[in-house]
Amino acid sequence: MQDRATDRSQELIGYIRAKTNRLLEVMGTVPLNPEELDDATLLAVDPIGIVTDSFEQVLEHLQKTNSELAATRDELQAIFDSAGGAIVVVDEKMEVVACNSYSQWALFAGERNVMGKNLRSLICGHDQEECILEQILTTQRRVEQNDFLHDGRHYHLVGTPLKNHDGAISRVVLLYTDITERRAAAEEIERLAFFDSLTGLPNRVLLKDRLAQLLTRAGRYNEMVAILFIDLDRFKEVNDTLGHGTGDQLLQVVSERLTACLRSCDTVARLGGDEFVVLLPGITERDCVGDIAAKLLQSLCKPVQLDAREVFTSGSIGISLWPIDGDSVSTLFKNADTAMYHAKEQGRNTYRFYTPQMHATSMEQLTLSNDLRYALERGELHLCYQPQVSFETGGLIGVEALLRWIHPKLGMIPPDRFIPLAEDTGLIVPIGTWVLHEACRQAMMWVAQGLPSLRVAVNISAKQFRESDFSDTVKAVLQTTGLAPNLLELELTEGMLIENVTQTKLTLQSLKDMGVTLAIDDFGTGYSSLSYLKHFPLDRLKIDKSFVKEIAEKSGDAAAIVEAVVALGHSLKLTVIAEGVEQQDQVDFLHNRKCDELQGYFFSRPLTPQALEELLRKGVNGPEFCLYRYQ
Ligand SMILES: Nc1nc2c(ncn2[C@@H]2O[C@H](COP(=O)(O)O[C@H]3[C@@H](O)[C@H](n4cnc5c(=O)[nH]c(N)nc54)O[C@@H]3COP(=O)(O)O)[C@@H](O)[C@H]2O)c(=O)[nH]1
Repeated sequence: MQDRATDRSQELIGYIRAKTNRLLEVMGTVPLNPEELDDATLLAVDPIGIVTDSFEQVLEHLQKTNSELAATRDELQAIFDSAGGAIVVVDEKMEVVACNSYSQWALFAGERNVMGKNLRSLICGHDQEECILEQILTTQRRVEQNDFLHDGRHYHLVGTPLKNHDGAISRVVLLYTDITERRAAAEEIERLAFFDSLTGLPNRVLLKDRLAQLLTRAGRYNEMVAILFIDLDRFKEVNDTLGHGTGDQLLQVVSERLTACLRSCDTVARLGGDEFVVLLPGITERDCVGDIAAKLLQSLCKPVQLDAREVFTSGSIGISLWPIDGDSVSTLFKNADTAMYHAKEQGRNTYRFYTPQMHATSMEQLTLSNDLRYALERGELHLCYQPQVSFETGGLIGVEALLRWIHPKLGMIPPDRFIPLAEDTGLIVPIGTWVLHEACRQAMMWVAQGLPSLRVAVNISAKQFRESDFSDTVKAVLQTTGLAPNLLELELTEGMLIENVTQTKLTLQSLKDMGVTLAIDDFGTGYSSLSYLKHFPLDRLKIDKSFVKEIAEKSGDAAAIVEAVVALGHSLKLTVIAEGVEQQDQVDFLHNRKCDELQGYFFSRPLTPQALEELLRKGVNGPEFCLYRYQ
């Protein structure tokens, strides 16, 4: 635009120059004595005409150039106004000579017209802008100021001095860029990167950074730092039974309670799921860490009111101390985590300080889980069978298949020790399929040998049940082994049913359609969401052995619970079996409460297939298992 205007001026200057030369040229040829002028010469020269002509043309050019310049100025102002920031230009007296509309409403909203006004008075009270202006004038250089507030918004300001030929400042151009939104977005990115979105607590990244800083400081002041790993007990059950929304609310309450127990210099972070970490700086005595852990546990134990429901939770805490239990962030985290697992194993709702012995136990678990990978192919897994008897017939009606691992070096390893490892590693799926196949094969063998038909109950783990092809696997096992489906019972737990109810119903129905029977194991230990039970095609309720044990001890509410479970089972047309029966008075109690079936050491411990076969061959339906007294 400016180039075009300059071109036009050049053209005009050239034109005037040409006309003036011509005039001088003509004047040079004109005789000085007017007597000598003849008409022809006068007509040929007409200097007045030339001058008038020239002026007219000059005028025309000036008008054209003027309107072109006005258009250019309007165009430049429009460009100026369309800039995404405020631009203010002042002269050497600091008077505003140009500004765009953005600056009018963003910076000088209270001023009607800022043109010609002194910038110093306009920005009076805006310290950072005043300071920039002074800096430009003193340094005579471009100055930049990042992130300052002007009327509640955040700006980035660049001030550039323009100098004249003498090197003096003739103009100062101030360019303000509003960075309020950009800054909010950056803050949000930072929040997402360093804070947990559910609880607002620092996340793993920030936690590590804070711990690293605390360690540097603690080194200087010769203090200890405590790292507390907190894991909620049975949080999964809350999530599975009451839904993820309730689980989230519980996590928010937990984060508030933990924070409320601590000092402002402490850090509470959420690692994800139900795992929290607390950092305690400035520790001089180990005992006070134990006191804080106890206080945290106490606060977690209090009931939580969520919607119309009271939810109970507790936590397990593992503690490592810097510098005693490690000198790096990763070692301290690892050791606190190990201690937390020990707290869980030792009954939950408790805390444990890390000890090197714990590490040895963890290594043992690791070795065991590595060995378990080969246990199946090396033929180290075996099944034993525990009889189940009926009050009605007084005889043996079924067996529960129970897994055993005979380790080549360690000998017999109980399932309580290796099944959690198999679940953690996912090995439970191939192992579970093997158990299913082996139990059906064995039961079919007894049928083929002409022994009395026995229903075989197989424990199914949650991971196994959730496999998309689980019912196909059961079908294939029944087909391969030839066992009648009604002789296979699958033992499931409450927690498994409540998760993904729609899919669970479909799987259960397809198993039911096959003719397989279904039992709920360990009933009463989970959330016992009774309303769900009636929606599932179940056959049997298994009262957990802990309640049966309490009947004998005559403690707690076990008797009332057992009575209620039997009544509930019957009202839903389910058979009720009690496990863990060890004594005659338990048998009597269960008989009086109309329990249908029994399992426990009172009748028999789990037997090897050979021992059970022997029993069946002897035709034991009598004294050893017989409940003749009740017939
Ligand atoms: N997913 C799978 N889980 C399995 C499998 N095999 C076993 N298990 C589970 O391991 C847990 C421990 O089992 P186990 O050590 O075999 O204990 C069983 C019985 O021996 C024991 N029991 C039976 N009667 C009594 C008794 O009178 N007193 C007493 N103290 N214990 C007794 O109870 C266990 C059977 O429990 P349950 O399954 O709940 O009926 C156990 O949780 C097994 O489920 C497997 O193949 N897969």
